[in-house]
Amino acid sequence: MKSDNPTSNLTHQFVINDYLHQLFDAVNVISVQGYDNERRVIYWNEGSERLYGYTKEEAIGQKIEDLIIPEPMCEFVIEAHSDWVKKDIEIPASEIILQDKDGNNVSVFSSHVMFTNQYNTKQMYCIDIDLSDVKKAQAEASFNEDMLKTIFGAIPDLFFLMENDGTILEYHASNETDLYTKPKQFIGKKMGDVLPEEVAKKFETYISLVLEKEQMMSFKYELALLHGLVFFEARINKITEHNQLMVIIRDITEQHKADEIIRHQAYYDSLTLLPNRFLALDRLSQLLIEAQRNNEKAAVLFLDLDDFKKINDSLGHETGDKLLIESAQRLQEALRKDDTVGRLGGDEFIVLLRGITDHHAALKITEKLLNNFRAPFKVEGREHILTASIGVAIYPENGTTVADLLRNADTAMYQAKSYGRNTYSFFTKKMNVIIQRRLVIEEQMRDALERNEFELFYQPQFDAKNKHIIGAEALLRWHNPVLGNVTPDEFIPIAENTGLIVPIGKFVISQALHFLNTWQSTCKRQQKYTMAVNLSPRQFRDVGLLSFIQNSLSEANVNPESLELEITEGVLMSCHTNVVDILTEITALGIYLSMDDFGTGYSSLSYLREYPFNVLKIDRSFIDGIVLNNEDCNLVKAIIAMSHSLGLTVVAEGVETKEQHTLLNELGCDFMQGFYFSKPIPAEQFLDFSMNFDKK
Ligand SMILES: Nc1nc2c(ncn2[C@@H]2O[C@H](COP(=O)(O)O[C@H]3[C@@H](O)[C@H](n4cnc5c(=O)[nH]c(N)nc54)O[C@@H]3COP(=O)(O)O)[C@@H](O)[C@H]2O)c(=O)[nH]1
Repeated sequence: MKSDNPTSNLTHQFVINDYLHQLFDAVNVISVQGYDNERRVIYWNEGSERLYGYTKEEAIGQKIEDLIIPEPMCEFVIEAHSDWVKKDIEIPASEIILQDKDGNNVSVFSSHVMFTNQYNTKQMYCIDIDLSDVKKAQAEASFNEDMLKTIFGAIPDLFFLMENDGTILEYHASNETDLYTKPKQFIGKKMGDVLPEEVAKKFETYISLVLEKEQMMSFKYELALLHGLVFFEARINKITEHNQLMVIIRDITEQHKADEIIRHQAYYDSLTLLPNRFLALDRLSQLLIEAQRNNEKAAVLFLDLDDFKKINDSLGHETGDKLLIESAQRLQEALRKDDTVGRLGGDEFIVLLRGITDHHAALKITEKLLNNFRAPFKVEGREHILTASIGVAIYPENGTTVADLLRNADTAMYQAKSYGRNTYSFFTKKMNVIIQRRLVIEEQMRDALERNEFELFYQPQFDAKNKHIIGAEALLRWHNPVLGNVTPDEFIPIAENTGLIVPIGKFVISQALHFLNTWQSTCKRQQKYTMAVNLSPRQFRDVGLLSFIQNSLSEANVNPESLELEITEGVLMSCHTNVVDILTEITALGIYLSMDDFGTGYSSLSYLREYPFNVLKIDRSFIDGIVLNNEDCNLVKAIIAMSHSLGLTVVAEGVETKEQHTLLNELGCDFMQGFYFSKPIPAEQFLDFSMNFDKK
């Protein structure tokens, strides 16, 4: 029965559905609304209040189209409701956008039921589930998907999604052109089905590791593609919750090339392209591991170019570099592919020989290396002779570690140098004794000046004609409590190498000049004696040398022309840029310059013309044989004549016999020095000797 009063009509409708309303009242997350046959609200639960913003009081009695149906849908809703009420055409459940009290869209999944109550009145109940969270999540998911697509598209890497067993599920590739296999062909397959065996195995290994350790792993591999070798880096990570793996593959060819260049620079010598010290020593340590494993011998050769510094200094660094490059090539040519030649630095090379059967095998290769240096080196149209000295240490006899073998090969090389260069020497334990002594000498020499262990001996020099003493040569002696008396032949080279010759040399100059002053003042004949002092090449690098000499002369009150500085060709060949200037300044001061040991070394006549020498000393090795050997006699005769023609005074050193003295006098030699007259003697003794000699 239809009532005109909507409220009373509604009231009894409530009663009818009360049990359902109780149920809907308890559910506040779902909106449940009840409508009578004229679409007026008869029920509005708390869920509806929350979803649409109308209170129950506001909603009851209102028509659905006046509450939550957006304007454009009203007609359709009214018609659909009428069809359902009148024709029993059900309104299907659907996703629909309604609107709340404020006019905002509300996305819901709306289901509907139609009841007919005991008054035969139709009542429609709508059950709306809020979809805004779902929609939001969907929008987020869609955004994330778009974002991922954009990222994948922008990154040149290749992405594979895999099952834990390695089956490829999905891929993303922004550029498929340069790939070994088209990624599509990967789907449903494993790496082993599409990549070369070796690379596939790597993938399998790393997939197992990632699953086992549950952490990201990466590895590198290379593939030969149509356009060349391409280097890749693969990173594999587990997507834990999904039992899947993400593999990211990056083309690292360019980076690999750059790394190669850096590696090459770090491990190879840029001039000769040989392995540098670091790599060569690393190879040596590998070689020793192998030799030990295979119970084999190995040889370490330490090779040093002879007098390379002089060549470098005199011919210039460009020529020096070219000679080093060609030396490296010649060394490589003498070796087997398995052997290594490396540059340790400067003119030092190392050669590593593996699988050496015995010393003889190492010897043959060493001789071959030296032999490869026999032919002259041609640089810019000029020929140069370059030789090398080689020290050999054999594993395991001469050492089992890199350090021992290197040190012993180096020791042997020094021995080869002392044999006269252009030769080799195999390490022996005895050499260590020599090295050991050298170290003790060095150690003792450091404080020898402070301990007052040096003393000057003086050897008189005579006028060849009248046998008058004209001067002396100051010769250094070293008395050390640990080593005893050490000869200058042994300690001077060490002093030169360590630079200790600089302070020691100053001591010599100062002592010799003070002694000269004493000597001259005690001389009854008022003779102006000269004092010859040896200067070694290293002293020329001391910037204070000249001023020191000047000060010493004035302190000792000695005239510059009484001082004679003896230098060897070594000084001139060291080509120290200042040498010419210093020599010129020395002579400008009035000091005499003497060319010592003439006849040994290069004996370059051009030096005599180039530099302002006053005196030439013929080496005693020539004087030795002048009486017995015609050739030596003729040579000495020629040297004297040539020196005189250049205005030089000639001193013969090492005169030991009367015959030598007589002959040298006949040959026109000016002055003489030697055991025939006197050995070098201490200062006091020398003064006595000189005084007694003058009396004669
Ligand atoms: N830079 C410096 N070098 C120096 C100094 N003192 C010495 N030396 C050099 O050491 C080398 C060896 O010197 P020494 O053992 O003193 O030998 C000298 C003479 O004793 C020796 N001599 C002289 N006469 C004879 C002889 O008749 N027979 C013979 N067998 N030996 C003889 O010759 C050496 C002198 O050589 P030289 O200097 O070439 O005139 C030696 O090279 C010294 O130069 C120093 O203070 N600084």
